[in-house]
Amino acid sequence: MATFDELHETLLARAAERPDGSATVEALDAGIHAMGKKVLEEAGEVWLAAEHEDDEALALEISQLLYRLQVVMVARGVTPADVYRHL
Ligand SMILES: N=c1c2ncn([C@@H]3O[C@H](COP(=O)(O)OP(=O)(O)OP(=O)(O)O)[C@@H](O)[C@H]3O)c2ncn1[C@@H]1O[C@H](COP(=O)(O)O)[C@@H](O)[C@H]1O
Repeated sequence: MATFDELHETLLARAAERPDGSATVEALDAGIHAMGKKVLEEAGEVWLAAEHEDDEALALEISQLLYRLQVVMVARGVTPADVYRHL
């Protein structure tokens, strides 16, 4: 379990340390185009879960979308504070 800010710190560390087996390292290495496709894929799964699945399944899909958004943030150097300023 992690907050949005804690996850961001973890992903920054993965990007810096590049440990073997990291999903984040793999996603970053795949490039921004592939990251964008993952965002769209997970957004679609959130939509479908919201229409057809229970709250737990929906929460899981939302967590995966938040993760994919954070990968894009790390790739582009956008911080949570940069995002919060617009909320
Ligand atoms: N929150 C996540 C997270 N959410 C999703 N994913 C990745 O995304 C995959 C699932 O998304 P995909 O839809 O692409 O894969 P899939 O096989 O189609 O799976 P489903 O959608 O069918 O479930 C997972 O197998 C992970 O590789 C995540 N990978 C990592 N994290 C967290 O990120 C942190 C760093 O992780 P590592 O970089 O792997 O060390 C840790 O705190 C992790 O808990």
